[in-house]
Amino acid sequence: MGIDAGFDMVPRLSTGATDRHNWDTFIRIIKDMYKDDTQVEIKPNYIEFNAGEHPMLPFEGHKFLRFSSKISGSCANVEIYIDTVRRVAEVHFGSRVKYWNEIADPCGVYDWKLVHESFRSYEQRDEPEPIASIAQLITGTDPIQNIGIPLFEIAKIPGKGRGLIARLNIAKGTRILCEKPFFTVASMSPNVLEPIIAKRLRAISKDAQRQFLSLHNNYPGKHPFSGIFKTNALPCGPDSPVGGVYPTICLINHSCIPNSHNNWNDDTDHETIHANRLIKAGEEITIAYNQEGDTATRRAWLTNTFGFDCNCPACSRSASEIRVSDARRLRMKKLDDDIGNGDRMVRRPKDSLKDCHELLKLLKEEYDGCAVVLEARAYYDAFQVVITHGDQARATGFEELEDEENDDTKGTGCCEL
Ligand SMILES: C[S@@+](CC[C@H](N)C(=O)[O-])C[C@H]1O[C@@H](n2cnc3c(N)ncnc32)[C@H](O)[C@@H]1O
Repeated sequence: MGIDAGFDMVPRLSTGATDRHNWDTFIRIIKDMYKDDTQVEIKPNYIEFNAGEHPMLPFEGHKFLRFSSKISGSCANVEIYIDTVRRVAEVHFGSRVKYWNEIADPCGVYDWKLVHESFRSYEQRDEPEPIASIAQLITGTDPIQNIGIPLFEIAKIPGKGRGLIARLNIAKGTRILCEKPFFTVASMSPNVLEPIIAKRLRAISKDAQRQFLSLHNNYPGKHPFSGIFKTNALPCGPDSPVGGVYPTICLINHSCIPNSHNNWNDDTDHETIHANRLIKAGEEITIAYNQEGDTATRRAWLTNTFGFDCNCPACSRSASEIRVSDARRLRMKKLDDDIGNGDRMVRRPKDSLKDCHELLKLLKEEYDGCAVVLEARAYYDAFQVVITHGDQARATGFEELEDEENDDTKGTGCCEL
């Protein structure tokens, strides 16, 4: 037991230039103040105070949430550090520094789980992110999202009909769209589906009916509604037999190396689209209707399932580039199968981990750094391998990497743009 005390940074600092500059200055002053104090240790990515519960200050300010420790009993020697660091922090960050003491307040502003997550993130430096705008560089967030300017326009795309074009640079992880389907229905033969869709259409507004009927149809004929459904429906979750049709999301064309990711949110019954990487203004926004297999397999699947011949950048590569890509995808499939072998994971965990490592490297090469969902899966596999062998520390690291990738593709659950 004992009394906790310390301070929280509220709101937390951004990755923008101003906050970074203030934090760097603050850290420089702290280092200078304690340069002769043997209890204050400079680690590669943070400063550790070897007193009380060893509070820390990371070199990356946006990771910092709390500086605190128990201050009673054997921990009493830490109180002077907390007090001094807090005063210096107040000079730089003013009222963002919220002092708390367990005697007066129950505890700080942040939940301990979040605080412990932030501590773990100190260990490794973040990869620098490509910046979408000057404003993002300064403020650390992409302000375009907050002012409601449409991120895309609908335009004609050569060889593909209509599509979505980015009007501005869109930062990785940005939620581009969040849409409710006109309706959802299980896929079935056209003659059974046709009257079911007709009934669903009668239940929606005239405007929505018009939008549905304006969608592309690769299967014109006696079952027009089913044709539109088959051309446009996206499954409501991976492997779901139920599909949804959307006013705008259904205008997004396919790419075998997509720059965005679509995700069905079961809690809100919405489909979301997030940027996988920085999308430059003028670039087409794409998702993958399916990403699996070598070039021929993917193209055959797209023709059979959606009725079109894919002309995305991956399928339009030269024959020699396609050979390299196909060999890589084949190797990735083999690695994925081997990693999924539970017996091997138990008996030869080092081999399984080596496979995860190679898979992550190949994913980065093949998808040009935008395979976030597949990378999240590989991190999850690595997590499984190490947790099976009781390596909690490494498991936590892989879990965090998986969470980061998932946050970039699924967002945090809210359906507002
Ligand atoms: C869901 S719709 C996308 C919006 C469509 N372009 C439109 O004009 O309404 C799917 C259709 O778009 C076209 N399309 C999508 N991705 C394509 C690609 N990579 N290559 C060629 N055509 C594509 C095909 O005609 C496909 O059947």
